Amino acid sequence: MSAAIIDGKRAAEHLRAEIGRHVVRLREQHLVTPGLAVILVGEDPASQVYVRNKARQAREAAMASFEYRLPYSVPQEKVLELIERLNDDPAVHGILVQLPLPPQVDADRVINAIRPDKDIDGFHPVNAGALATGGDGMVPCTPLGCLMLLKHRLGDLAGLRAVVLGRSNIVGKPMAALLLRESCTVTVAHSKTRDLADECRRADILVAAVGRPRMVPGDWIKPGATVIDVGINRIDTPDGKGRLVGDVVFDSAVEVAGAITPVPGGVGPMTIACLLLNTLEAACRQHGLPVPQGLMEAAWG
Ligand SMILES: Nc1nc2c(c(=O)[nH]1)N[C@@H](CN(C=O)c1ccc(C(=O)N[C@@H](CCC(=O)O)C(=O)O)cc1)CN2
Ligand SMILES: [Mg+2]
Repeated sequence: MSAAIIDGKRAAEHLRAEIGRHVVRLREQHLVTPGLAVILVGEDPASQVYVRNKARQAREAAMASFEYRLPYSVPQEKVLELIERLNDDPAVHGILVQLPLPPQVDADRVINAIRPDKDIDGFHPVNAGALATGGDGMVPCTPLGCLMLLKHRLGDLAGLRAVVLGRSNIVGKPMAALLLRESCTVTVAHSKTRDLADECRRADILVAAVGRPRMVPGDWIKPGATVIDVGINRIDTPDGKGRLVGDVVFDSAVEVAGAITPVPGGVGPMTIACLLLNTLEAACRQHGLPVPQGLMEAAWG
C-alpha cells in the first residue's frame, strides 16, 4: 500500500491566495498595507533564493516588500542598527533576518533586537515563551505550516502519539509545543535518544527535523502513520546536478506510512505561506484590528 502524498505546494498556493484576499480587504477598508522587511547577510545561494521567493510572494499577496542586502563581512552593530530603524518604521509590520548568519553576527543578539510584535519568524524569546505557556504570540513558520498540513489530513489531533525528531529552537521545540497544544502525547527525540527506531515506531505522527539526509528508513515508521519531513538536504548525484532529499527515506516510507510530505513540495512552501500569514497578523495587531481566523480552512474550502 502506498501512502497519500500531502501536497504542501498546492496547500501553500491556496493559503497565499486567501491571504492576498484579506490583504486587499485590509487596504480597502482600513488603508493598511502589511509590510514585510527581509534582511539577508552575505551571498549564500540557497538563502538568496529563499529571500527572493519571500519578497516575490509578499508582493503577489499585495503586501509591501522591503529587502536589505548586507555584505558577508558586515559588523554586528550595523545589523542591529538596521533592525532598530525597522522597529520604528510604521510601514514595516514584520521583520525577518534570514538564517544562517556569518560568524561575527550573533543570531541570538539579532533575534532579541527585533520588536516581538514584528518578529514574524516567532523566534524572539517573548514569542517562544508565549507558545510554551499557552499565550498568544507569533508562531514559527515551519512548525505552523506542519501543523496546518497535519490538521488538514487528520482533523482533531487530540490523543495521538507524536514524535518530533530534532530539538532546534526553529522547528523541533516549537513543533512539540504546538502538538502539545493540540493535546497530542509528545516525545522529542534527538541525537542522544536511546532506541530511536523504537520511539519512532510508536508514533501516529512523526515529524522529522534533524537535517540529516535520509536518516529515517521506512521500517522506523508505524504502518499508517502520518509523516512530516522537514528536512531539505542537497545531496550530490552522479550527473553532478545534485538533488534535494528529506530526512526520511521517501521510497521506503511511502510503502508504510498512511500519508507523507514529499521533499521538495511538502513543508518548504508552507514555511513561506505562513510567513505571509504572520505578517498579515502582525499588521492587524499593530493597527488594533481583528486578526483573520481560519484562513487555511477557508483556503481549502
Ligand atoms: N529567518 C529564517 N531563516 C530560515 C528559515 C526561517 O524560517 N526563517 N528557514 C530555512 C529556510 N527557509 C526559509 O527561510 C526555507 C527553506 C525552504 C523552502 C522551500 O520552499 N523549499 C522548497 C525547495 C526549494 C529548493 O529547491 O531549494 C521545498 O521544500 O519544496 C522555503 C523556505 C532556513 N533559514
Ligand atoms: Mg525573528
